[in-house]
Amino acid sequence: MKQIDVEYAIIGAGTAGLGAYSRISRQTDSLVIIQDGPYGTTCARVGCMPSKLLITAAEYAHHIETSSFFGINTTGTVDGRKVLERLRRERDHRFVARNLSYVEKIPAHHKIEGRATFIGPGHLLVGQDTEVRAKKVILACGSRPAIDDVFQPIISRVLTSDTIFEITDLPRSVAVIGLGVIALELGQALHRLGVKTSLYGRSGSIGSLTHPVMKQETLQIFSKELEIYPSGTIEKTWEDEQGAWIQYEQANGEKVTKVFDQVLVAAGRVPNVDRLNLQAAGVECTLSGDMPFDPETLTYPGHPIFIAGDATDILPVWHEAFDEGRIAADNALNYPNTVDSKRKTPLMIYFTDPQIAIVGQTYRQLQEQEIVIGELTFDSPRHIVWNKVDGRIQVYLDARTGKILGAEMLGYQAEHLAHILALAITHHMTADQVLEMPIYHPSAEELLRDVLIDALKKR
Ligand SMILES: Cc1cc2nc3c(=O)[nH]c(=O)nc-3n(C[C@H](O)[C@H](O)[C@H](O)COP(=O)(O)OP(=O)(O)OC[C@H]3O[C@@H](n4cnc5c(N)ncnc54)[C@H](O)[C@@H]3O)c2cc1C
Ligand SMILES: NC(=O)c1ccc[n+]([C@@H]2O[C@H](COP(=O)([O-])OP(=O)(O)OC[C@H]3O[C@@H](n4cnc5c(N)ncnc54)[C@H](O)[C@@H]3O)[C@@H](O)[C@H]2O)c1
Repeated sequence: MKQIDVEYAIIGAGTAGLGAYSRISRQTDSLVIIQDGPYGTTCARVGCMPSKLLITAAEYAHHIETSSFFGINTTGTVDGRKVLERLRRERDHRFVARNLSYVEKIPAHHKIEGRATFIGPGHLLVGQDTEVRAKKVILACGSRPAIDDVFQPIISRVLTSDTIFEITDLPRSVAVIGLGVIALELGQALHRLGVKTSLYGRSGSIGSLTHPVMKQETLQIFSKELEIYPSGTIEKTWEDEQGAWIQYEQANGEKVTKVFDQVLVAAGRVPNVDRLNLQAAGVECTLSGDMPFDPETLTYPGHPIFIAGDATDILPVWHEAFDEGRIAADNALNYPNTVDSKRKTPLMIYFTDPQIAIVGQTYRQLQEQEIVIGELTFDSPRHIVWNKVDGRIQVYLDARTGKILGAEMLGYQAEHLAHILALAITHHMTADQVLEMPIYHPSAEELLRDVLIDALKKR
């Protein structure tokens, strides 16, 4: 058994773990970063980047499909193999390669490969043949797709975000399980690339907007394009020579039974913390089985153990993983003098068409407070020019001060308005202050101006 003694051990070389590594390695040589599975990060290999590469190919296909509206008659066919080849080429040569070149620069004595589990406080077993003793441990072990047992009979036809980007050709048909961000982004992209796609939800809720009108409009708009069963239960699955069968009972009791080439399970992710045997480190479970950490310091109270990235399940998106890696590292470096982290304004964007975006506090978080809601449909002159008028924007102001607290939106390229609002919220700006900036005509930002004016009128 190889024995390694260090001050710091980081479990996971994803975005959060590498962020923590870059911080700690500037202070000390006494650290290791332990990685199970391929380097390259979830984001670059199987997450943000390949999904956006697929979505962009789908956008091109969709432009061809809808170009006759503009008087342009064109036809085209989708070459699934080429779509996927280009996706992997761009992903591997640009995004993964960039990450691997960073990992290559990490000195060999800092890198350990294998799955880490706790065998005692500050004591890790990595694979079968390495033991690491570390005074402080950062859990940056990410998450994995959740796959319900109901899919076991068709498991050979099940895809997740971990495997879908490796297929060599597009399937003829796919069932997408879930109505969250992965299901909507990938489900819509596959549909636009010509795959016969059906989406199955559970609770009737789609996406993560929280205002009832926004939720209803999301379902309405996506249902115009996609076959969506929003609420029900997958009762059983089986496989025969025709493919993977799904029997689904809708909330109204009606059953839908269909057969698909493949089934993409996008029904949430499970933090990998459950595989670390944290009990051996002395961390106690609550009655409900949780092992709570302090979300402000990302520390397990009473233990020199820190957590960052998707492992926390707080807001599992890339920029949060990046920030949390640094926060956990700073607190590990200063332990036991941990500091509350300054967190950024929450921001979440779905790269669908129309996009879904949430910035700052949601309606659900604010509904008990005195707020005014500026609200408009997503049809500024610029959106009319684009022929992209579906959707709605709501901006929430503090009724007393006029400060912008949050916004929910559903609309074409909403990402840009969401970023402007994130800046305004970060700097505690009022609607009046934002309206001091120039807004060009005809730009999508006119919608932001008009929705803020609407909110001010209602104040
Ligand atoms: C399909 C998809 C699309 C996404 N799109 C976006 C997007 O557009 N924008 C956005 O902001 N976010 C997006 N995300 C989320 C984003 O990818 C994640 O938030 C981010 O990558 C998390 O980084 P991380 O470091 O926490 O985890 P990871 O990058 O997953 O790193 C964790 C690493 O730890 C390793 N590990 C786990 N357990 C152990 C162990 N016991 N021992 C050693 N190593 C271990 C894992 O193998 C993994 O390599 C997407 C995610 C998915 C799945
Ligand atoms: N654009 C982005 O930033 C982006 C893109 C992709 C993924 N991500 C990250 O990845 C995480 C995971 O994404 P996700 O889409 O898997 O999770 P999610 O939590 O967004 O959605 C999961 C969905 O699956 C549904 N569901 C759960 N069990 C089900 C079942 N048995 N049958 C039918 N539906 C079921 C849920 O109701 C929910 O709609 C997200 O939280 C997000 O942070 C981010």
